[in-house]
Amino acid sequence: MSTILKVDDLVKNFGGLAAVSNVSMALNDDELVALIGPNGAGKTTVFNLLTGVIVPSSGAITFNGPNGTVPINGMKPYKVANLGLARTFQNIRLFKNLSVIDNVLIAMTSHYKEGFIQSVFRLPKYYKTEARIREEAIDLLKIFDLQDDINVLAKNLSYGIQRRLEIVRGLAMKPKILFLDEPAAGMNPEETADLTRLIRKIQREFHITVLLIEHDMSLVMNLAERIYVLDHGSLLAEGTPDEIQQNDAVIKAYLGEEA
Ligand SMILES: Nc1ncnc2c1ncn2[C@@H]1O[C@H](COP(=O)(O)OP(=O)(O)OP(=O)(O)O)[C@@H](O)[C@H]1O
Repeated sequence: MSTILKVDDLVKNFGGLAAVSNVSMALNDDELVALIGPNGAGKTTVFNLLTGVIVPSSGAITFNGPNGTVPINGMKPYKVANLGLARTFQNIRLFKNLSVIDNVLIAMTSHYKEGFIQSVFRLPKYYKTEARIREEAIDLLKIFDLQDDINVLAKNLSYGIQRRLEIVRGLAMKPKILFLDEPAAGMNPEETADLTRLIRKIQREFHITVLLIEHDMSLVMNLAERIYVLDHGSLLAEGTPDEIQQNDAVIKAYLGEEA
């Protein structure tokens, strides 16, 4: 098993607030890992740091990709995405006035760089590529049972379906690592169970590494191979779901939140 993403001593301060303090973690190839912690623990800040949305105060983030080792610190989000790190957001960010298929096609076309001449003059190769991309998009939508909704505007989908479409869009970028920020937020238990099955399926079928933030513990414990626990910006624990459920410090952090 080799490490695809390595995080060393990551720090992010917002003024006087240490949102993330000396966090070190590693993600391996094809691994499904969860990042959990009470509200305000720093989970989304870690995601934002790993995907270039914000710049760390200090520390190192290293991606081991097909072209060698690349430091991600301070890299622009689109460059991080081009390396193969895709993400979804806690608040859904679809193109609401575009159809389901167009939302996926936009994410996909970032990968197919047809020649300028081919696309401007609409040469045969352009049409062939366009047809192939569309077919791939539909195949992806079928996995998520969205094939009957391809012409529906994103804004007209139910909340749970919009969340699914966000994941499809992430996958359409053919990522090496997919970051899912609270994929089950706002879903009912049935939708959550469905989503759990889907995430497991895509991770196996596409051989990608998944890091997910989630408050739904049934999803986390059913799905994750390994869990990192954050509390007040620091790593509190790391281990298998069994180890985490029995960890006294973790239990205390969660009970403390409820008290
Ligand atoms: N841009 C910002 N400016 C100032 N403070 C911020 C900023 N972003 C996050 N914070 C603070 O950093 C801390 C960690 O926030 P973060 O959103 O990462 O937590 P979280 O674990 O994702 O929480 P939740 O589970 O509620 O989404 C919080 O105290 C938050 O208020």
